[in-house]
Amino acid sequence: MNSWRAWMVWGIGVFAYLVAVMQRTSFGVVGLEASARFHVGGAVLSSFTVLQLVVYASLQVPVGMLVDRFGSRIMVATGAVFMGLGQLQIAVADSVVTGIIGRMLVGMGDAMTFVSVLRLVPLWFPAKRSPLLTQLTGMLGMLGQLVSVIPFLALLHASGWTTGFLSLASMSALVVVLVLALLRNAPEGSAPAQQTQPEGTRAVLAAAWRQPGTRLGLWSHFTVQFSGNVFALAWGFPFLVAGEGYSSGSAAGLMSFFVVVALFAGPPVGRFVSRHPLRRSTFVLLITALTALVWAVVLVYPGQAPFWLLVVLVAALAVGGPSSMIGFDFARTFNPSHRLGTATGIVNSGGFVAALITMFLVGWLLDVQHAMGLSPAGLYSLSAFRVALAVQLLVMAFGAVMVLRVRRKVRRQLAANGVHVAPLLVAVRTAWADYRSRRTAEAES
Ligand SMILES: NCCCC[C@H](N)C(=O)NCC(=O)O
Repeated sequence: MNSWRAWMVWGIGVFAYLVAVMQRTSFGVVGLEASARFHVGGAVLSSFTVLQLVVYASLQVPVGMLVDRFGSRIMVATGAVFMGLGQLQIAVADSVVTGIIGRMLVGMGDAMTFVSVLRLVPLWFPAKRSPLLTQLTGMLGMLGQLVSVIPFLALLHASGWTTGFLSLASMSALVVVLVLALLRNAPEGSAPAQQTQPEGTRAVLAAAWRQPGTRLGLWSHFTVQFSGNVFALAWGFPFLVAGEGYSSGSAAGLMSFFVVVALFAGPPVGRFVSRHPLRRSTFVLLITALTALVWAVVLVYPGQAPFWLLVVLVAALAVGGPSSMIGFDFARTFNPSHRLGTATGIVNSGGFVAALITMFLVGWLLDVQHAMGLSPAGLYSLSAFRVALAVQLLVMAFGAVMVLRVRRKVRRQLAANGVHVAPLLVAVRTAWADYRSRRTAEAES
């Protein structure tokens, strides 16, 4: 394997994903300008994002199947074409319908990118590097969010709506050129996985789904990622400002802290996964329990939660992003390469479906309380948010039960292959005894 080529291919893939994240988050940072351009309020504007996410989530499985069939190169390039067209459409759109069509095109192209880029990792690098490179892919891609917050917003303020969105479209055009010129699905000489598919497309989907390791990835992604998405994409800002009574500057500071923690948590999580592959689901459950605990404390805290507690909450939510990448590690280690795209698509739908369901439930619970006169202090009062956001604990509990159920099947399958996973306490005690005897031997020598 030619290593500089592997790094170049991965680098282009990561750049394509970074640009996709930039396109995905670009609309969220221009809320005020969008409101004035389309003459709408917050509720209609949020439908732009919700529809974009619905398109993204619903395309994950078909995209995964297409990646297995046609390879990453064509899928990443096609995704960039869709995103470029979507941003061109937004650049000239001046009605809600044309704007929403633009965002849906962006969601469609975005859906094609991450799964295709992740598939490059095991095809270009040795297996031992995969967990860390998977984390780095997610982490570097997130920088796209900073590009949309800082240079894009500055350009839009300086040169106007159309120029701002045209410049975003041109970034996707650059991705198309780079991908077509330099990105290859697999190293020369290695059999391209998509041509060696022994099963038909539907059989690949059925086989990926039947594999309990894929479903463990799906439920891990479902359980650990959604709360951060709900917070960052929908309800975090209104909760902090209208519910908790903090200024929008403080809320924006907490949102930036979210991105920073998510960026830095990736490598340690990747190292943990490489060293303790048999403890991946336990890690997911621990992070979920921690997030649920912090949410519970915030929601029952009498009066306004102190700022430090919200900092702890945001840190716990942000760690959920890198932790959810463990789901893709399950897909990779339990599936052969010719169905990796399909398995990754199944896993990636988990967190986004959970996020969409929860976003809806939170909004619905706020509305119901208001309609029943249970939140006299207003639709977005702290007491109404407490009840509405508590629904997340139910979604987390449901996901954790599913992780535990599927994990039992995975462990039975591992045991049939001679790999026995000891209960956590036994493993910790054995590791501790090993460590002590090594220290004693070192001291005596
Ligand atoms: N460093 C956090 C990255 C989180 C990535 C996230 N788990 C995910 O599923 N991403 C899919 C995507 O398309 O961004």
